[in-house]
Amino acid sequence: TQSTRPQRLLGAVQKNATRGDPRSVVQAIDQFCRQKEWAMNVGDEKGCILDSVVSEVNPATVLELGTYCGYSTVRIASLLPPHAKLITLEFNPDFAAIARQVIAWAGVEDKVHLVEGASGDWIPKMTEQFGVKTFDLVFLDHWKDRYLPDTMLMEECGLLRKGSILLADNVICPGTPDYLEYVRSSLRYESQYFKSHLEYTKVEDGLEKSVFLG
Ligand SMILES: O=C(NC/C=C/[C@H]1O[C@@H](n2cnc3c(NCCO)ncnc32)[C@H](O)[C@@H]1O)c1cc(-c2ccc(F)cc2)cc(O)c1O
Ligand SMILES: [Mg+2]
Repeated sequence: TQSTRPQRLLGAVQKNATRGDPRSVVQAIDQFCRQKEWAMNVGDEKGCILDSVVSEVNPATVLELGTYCGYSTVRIASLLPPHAKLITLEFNPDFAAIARQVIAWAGVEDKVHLVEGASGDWIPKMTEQFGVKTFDLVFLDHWKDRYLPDTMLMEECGLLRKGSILLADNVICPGTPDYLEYVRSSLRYESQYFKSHLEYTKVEDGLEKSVFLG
């Protein structure tokens, strides 16, 4: 039977990356996506912006919406301080299974809790299930029409505190117009656009960093 693109991406990691070396896993995926098959990872260019935001925030608690194959999960986890926790939500079981193996190959499983399920169902359960009061950093990279509703849900559930950072991928391509309008016009956010390119292409895209003001 035919393999899927995520399965082929995992194969490239297992073939070309060193077990326990997160940077080599990131590099192997970027090489696979540049040379073999494009995939919707945040990629190396936007990934550097992601790295700089993670390093600046130095978060103890991170929420990622949309794990896919675990590329950004590994990037973020490799920069976290020792007892920090990254919870990543993925509702496609096939993608979740691949991501678990990518995360394990990178050796960052101790910092990552991959939850198989939909953000809408799990955001309200974060505190009771994982003992998380608020998130220092949220990385949004799931269905683009869910960025806004899930941000409002996080606000309602009290998961954001004064200074919490939202970092959103793809605000230009494919685009998240309603989310962008919200965080840029709301008095409760201070927003900043980081211009970049769609992963592995020359098409414009970027990340929006929004600080929740409480
Ligand atoms: O569509 C893009 N990303 C979506 C990611 C979805 C992943 O997240 C999972 N997911 C989705 N909603 C939820 C959810 N909750 C919501 C539903 O309940 N709860 C949990 N998990 C969820 C999916 O199962 C996938 O694993 C994209 C496209 C391009 C692109 C650009 C240009 C092109 F030409 C083509 C493509 C570039 C990018 O960087 C992109 O991120
Ligand atoms: Mg993306």
